[in-house]
Amino acid sequence: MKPIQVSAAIIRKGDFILVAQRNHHDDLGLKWEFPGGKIEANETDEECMVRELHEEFGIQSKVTGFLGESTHNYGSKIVCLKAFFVEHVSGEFQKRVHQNIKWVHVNELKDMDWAPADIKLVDLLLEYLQSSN
Ligand SMILES: Nc1nc2c([nH]c(=O)n2[C@H]2C[C@H](O)[C@@H](COP(=O)(O)OP(=O)(O)OP(=O)(O)O)O2)c(=O)[nH]1
Repeated sequence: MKPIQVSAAIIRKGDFILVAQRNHHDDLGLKWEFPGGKIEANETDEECMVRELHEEFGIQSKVTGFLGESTHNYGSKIVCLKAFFVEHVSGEFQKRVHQNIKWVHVNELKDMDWAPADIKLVDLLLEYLQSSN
């Protein structure tokens, strides 16, 4: 099975990170994720990131760095998630596709009911934040 390539955004405001809950209609419904989505043909990971955040929230953004990746086998699909640090450039966040979106304090990230592929990314993010303090 060929992994599905997905870009996921780490959007930070001080000690808070934007997290999104998948729509109850979708696969992995009600699980929390980092916003983003599947890379389309002829698109770079970064272009995908900016496009998805515009589609999902109506915001303009730019990729400022790469955190790391996590590959997870869900049985019916293998997802390869690449997590990027993203800066919010302009526009109010509108909840267009998610069940819910919220800013979560970094100390509370571990307590969210994450999509399984995200658990490794949360660990990487917490390690990164500890080492950059
Ligand atoms: N955007 C995003 N997707 C994630 C994360 N973790 C995770 O397992 N995924 C999975 C869910 C989906 O299978 C895929 C992203 O696809 P998508 O959000 O663009 O679209 P979708 O729900 O229609 O996906 P699918 O059911 O067709 O696989 O990656 C995450 O943190 N962010």
